[in-house]
Amino acid sequence: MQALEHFPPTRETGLDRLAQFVPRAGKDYQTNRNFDLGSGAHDHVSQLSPYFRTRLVTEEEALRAVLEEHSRSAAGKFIDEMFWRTYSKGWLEMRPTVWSAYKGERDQAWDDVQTQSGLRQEWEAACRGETGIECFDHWAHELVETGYLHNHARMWFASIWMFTLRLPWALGADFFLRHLCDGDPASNTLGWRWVGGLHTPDKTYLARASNIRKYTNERFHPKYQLAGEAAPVDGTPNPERMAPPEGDTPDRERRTVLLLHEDDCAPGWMLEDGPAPVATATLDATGGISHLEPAPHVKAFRDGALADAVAQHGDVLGPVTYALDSASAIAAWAREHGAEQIVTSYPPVGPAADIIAGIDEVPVIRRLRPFDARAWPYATAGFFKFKDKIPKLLGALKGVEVA
Ligand SMILES: Cc1cc2nc3c(=O)[nH]c(=O)nc-3n(C[C@H](O)[C@H](O)[C@H](O)COP(=O)(O)OP(=O)(O)OC[C@H]3O[C@@H](n4cnc5c(N)ncnc54)[C@H](O)[C@@H]3O)c2cc1C
Repeated sequence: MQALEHFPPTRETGLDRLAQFVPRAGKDYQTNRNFDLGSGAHDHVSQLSPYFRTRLVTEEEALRAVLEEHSRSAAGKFIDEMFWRTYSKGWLEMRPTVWSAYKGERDQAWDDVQTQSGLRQEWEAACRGETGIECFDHWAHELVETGYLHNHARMWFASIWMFTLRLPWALGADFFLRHLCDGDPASNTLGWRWVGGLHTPDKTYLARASNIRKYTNERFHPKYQLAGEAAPVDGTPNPERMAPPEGDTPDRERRTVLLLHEDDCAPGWMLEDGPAPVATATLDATGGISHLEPAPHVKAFRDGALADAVAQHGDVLGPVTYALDSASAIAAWAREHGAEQIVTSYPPVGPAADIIAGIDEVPVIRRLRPFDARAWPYATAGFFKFKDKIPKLLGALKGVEVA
């Protein structure tokens, strides 16, 4: 599996990659990050997203490492990009119906694919990289083979999918989630909605041949092949925002089991100050990614990340049960161990949270990381409002409050 050769799902690989990237996180990143030089040459960006997605490496660790070597202003661009991830998670957390609406829109579009043969052929051609638009076809192959796409390629791809090929946006988001090693309900849903003019109402992103030519170093130039305009796509408007989650506190006196899931494969913080588990299980939430099978490397990356989390902390986890994939299986396992509470890291909106929400026989304690608890409530509107809070969030991170 080519993707896993490039993204071995271990914390050690993630930390090594971070250490190698840190010297490039300042001016080099700021100047060159928008260039997509092709698979095997994405050296101007970190390619750390699969590790942040599973928290094999945490955002805090990356920000600390970068700030040890660069000033806040020198690394400003990289820090902002890191906080796009945090912003997206907080934004969706306060508007969870955007995820359920996405699933509904995807299912509707899938019904259409099955009943309209023209649409089916166009969707298949796009997924197979057989549209005749060379750059788009290249990115479809790169995604399927490597489990990764550069950010600029994701923007161009999504724009061509929606505005040139005129395919339903939710099927494009689904194609990404099934193949990206970093496939993330928040970043992906917001990314597609942003390009399509749903996140920032009426503001769409139009891929232009000249921009693609410049930022692919002239590898591609789809002149006269792309749509010249981009009217916002149909989709659920942004809903009213709910209160941000607060997280629960475990009762140290209660018999506890620990549930690990794909959104947090660094459980050390819960083990340090929480009750010792009598047993641990891992959750396999990959069945909730799509109505179609996800790519084998996506499942292998998530399984590997969870196995690595177990390997890091194996001496304090008790007996480990792997790959429970439903609320009823988790409840039965917890009862088997006489558990009075299931402690887990707060699962952000997505497939793991969908399964955990169904557990009703044993109390579930969702522990919210202080980093998320501090940052998420600021995702009240657009990123630029959130961005004003970054100095304060960085201050808290370093133990220094900055006004
Ligand atoms: C249509 C679309 C779909 C996307 N789907 C996903 C997804 O499923 N999962 C995902 O992690 N990111 C997604 N992104 C955001 C972004 O493209 C990737 O995070 C980034 O390309 C990952 O590569 P990197 O680690 O080399 O990034 P770097 O440039 O090195 O950035 C460092 C980190 O900052 C975060 N980051 C950077 N840009 C963004 C962004 N625009 N939004 C959110 N976080 C960001 C990521 O965690 C990334 O690892 C999507 C963007 C678009 C436009």
